[in-house]
Amino acid sequence: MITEEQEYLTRTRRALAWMLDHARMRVATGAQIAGDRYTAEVLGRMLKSHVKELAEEPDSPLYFGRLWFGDGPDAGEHAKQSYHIGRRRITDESGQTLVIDWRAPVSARFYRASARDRQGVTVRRRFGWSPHPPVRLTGYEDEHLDRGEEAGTGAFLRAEIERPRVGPMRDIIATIQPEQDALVRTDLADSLCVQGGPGTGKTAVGLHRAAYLLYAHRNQLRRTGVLVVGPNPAFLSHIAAVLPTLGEIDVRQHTLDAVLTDAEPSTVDSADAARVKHDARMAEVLRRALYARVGGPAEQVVVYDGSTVLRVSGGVIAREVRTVLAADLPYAAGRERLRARVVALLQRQLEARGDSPNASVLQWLGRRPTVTAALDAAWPKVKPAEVLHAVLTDPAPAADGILTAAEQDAIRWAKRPAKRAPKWSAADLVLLDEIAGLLEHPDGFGHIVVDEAQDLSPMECRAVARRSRHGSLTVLGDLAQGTTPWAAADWSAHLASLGKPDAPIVELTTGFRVPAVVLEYADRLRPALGAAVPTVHSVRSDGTLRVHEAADATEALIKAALTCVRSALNHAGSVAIIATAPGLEAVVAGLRAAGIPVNTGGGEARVTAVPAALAKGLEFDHVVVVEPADIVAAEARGANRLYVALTRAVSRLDVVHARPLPELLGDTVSG
Ligand SMILES: Nc1ncnc2c1ncn2[C@@H]1O[C@H](COP(=O)(O)OP(=O)(O)OP(=O)(O)O)[C@@H](O)[C@H]1O
Repeated sequence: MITEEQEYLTRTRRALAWMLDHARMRVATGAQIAGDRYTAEVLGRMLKSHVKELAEEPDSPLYFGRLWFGDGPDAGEHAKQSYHIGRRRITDESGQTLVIDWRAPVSARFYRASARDRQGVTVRRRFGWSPHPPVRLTGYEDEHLDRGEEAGTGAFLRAEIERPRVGPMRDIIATIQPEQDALVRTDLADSLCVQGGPGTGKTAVGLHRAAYLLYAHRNQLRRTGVLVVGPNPAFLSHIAAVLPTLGEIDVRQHTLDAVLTDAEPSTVDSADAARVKHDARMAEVLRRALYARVGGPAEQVVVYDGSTVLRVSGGVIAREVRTVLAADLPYAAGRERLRARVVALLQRQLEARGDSPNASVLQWLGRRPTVTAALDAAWPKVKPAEVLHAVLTDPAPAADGILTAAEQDAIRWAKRPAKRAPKWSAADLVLLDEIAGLLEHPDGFGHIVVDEAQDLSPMECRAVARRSRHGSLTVLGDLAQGTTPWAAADWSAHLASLGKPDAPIVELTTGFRVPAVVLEYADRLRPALGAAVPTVHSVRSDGTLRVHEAADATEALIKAALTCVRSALNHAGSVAIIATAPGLEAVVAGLRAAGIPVNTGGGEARVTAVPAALAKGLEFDHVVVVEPADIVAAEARGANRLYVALTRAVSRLDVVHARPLPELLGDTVSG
């Protein structure tokens, strides 16, 4: 039987080689076929990326599964057919499909068919490949669903999730679970919120959904775009390769800050100021501050046209302003609507005189200095920075009745900065985006995946909502891992801020990363996490947890951490030391003094030093968490931060401490 599969593999490789040659030839001739330079360029780029995709293929298994269909009614159009399923579609010279894409509709049955609900499938085969190039087919495992056999993803899933982690995150197309597949294939029109504890595959689901949507709605999303928002650059580089290996290179992956502006914050807010600035009520404060500029004393418009005088009085302009305000347009569009209405009034006067002004006359009227002066008085042009500058200089006019006096004090600039170059904090940049959004709707995306969404503030949520007004969202997060002062306490309110109040909330409760023994230990912190979320059940019964007490917080602590790292290096896979930023410095110095290379941001060493504040979303084979009490004490939601740190481990967790452990962790370790 394996001979038959070997032959099929040979045939598939030949087909792929042909596809590659064919694509190369099209690159060569593409420029000549296209009629103009622009089209040639676009075509050339498209063809080149296609060639690149194909050329990368030989290094990866060409397919991971195969399905056979019976002839019952459930099989439908697939009766008696058999399909190989892989990362991408492969066709031979005659146009016959040898491998179908994992995202094709029929592939859903590979992930979802079971002995109880066969969906027409008689046999499901999973292929094993050698893990290192040159890629070889090593075997396969069959489930005869028609005979009631069901191994689930069994051995293959286990091998995949227990594999030592090296390098960045990988795709999971061979082992997507049925409940994950249902989320991945949710329709483009539907927004979705996924609540899942550590390692339940939220990020994986979000990225695979993006890839699926691009497959199912290629043309629409090529126009409108797909965006993935992650918490920090380290996380983004961890996930960066997943979509490209699935053939999707056109997805933007950014932190929210980078989506909003190219500018970097140049000052830091006090905790109180940041809390107020991130509060949803700021939206109303800013709206008021902006619209307070509208409806100033109106100047009359006077246009001399030959012997006649056209006139619109200040009173009439004030009335027009009220009409435009009622239309609830973006601010900049409102100004132009007002201009158009004033021009219409002037036009009527010309028509009453017997003229019938054409479009260029109307345009000329609209550009008269007297019209612009009236607009400047009644609906002035304004920049976001001017509005925020005014609010932070004196919040009262816009904030009275919305923010308390203490809250206004918190955001008021202690010293009025120069008007030209004020220093903006991270929260200010979000507020500037809010004002810019009032002036003009920003470009949106067809779909946005927001990871670690529990950490977004209401004002940040609004920035996402503005960009998905006509699109949908995949919101991923875990209320228990919320670490910002404004972290979401429940998803309903959060989804409302994100502009998708009706998005269903789906819970994932199967853990694929963290071994049960580690998860149970981290779960001891639950009473301190302030989140009512379901418990995660790990599919992993392997893994180890060790707690080491050091005699002092200096030399002995570093020595203990060093011992843990040395023993970690005896195993395959990545190693991380997680501590508070100051705590990390001493440990890194200790490791380097002992001759162990350590990455501190980028680098090829096997050991990475990760400040607790940047550990979110990452995973490492072996994790050493140093001084949990310091991590808890460092910030208001320190217990949540520690929960995140403890749940980064794929195989082994060492906890090293000199100070007493947080009480909830206790001092006994089982397993
Ligand atoms: N079906 C699956 N098959 C194989 N591996 C999986 C599967 N689902 C998830 N994983 C793996 O489990 C690990 C955790 O997944 P992921 O990072 O998506 O979880 P998460 O819910 O985002 O975690 P966290 O909240 O801790 O950031 C990853 O290594 C991922 O590849």
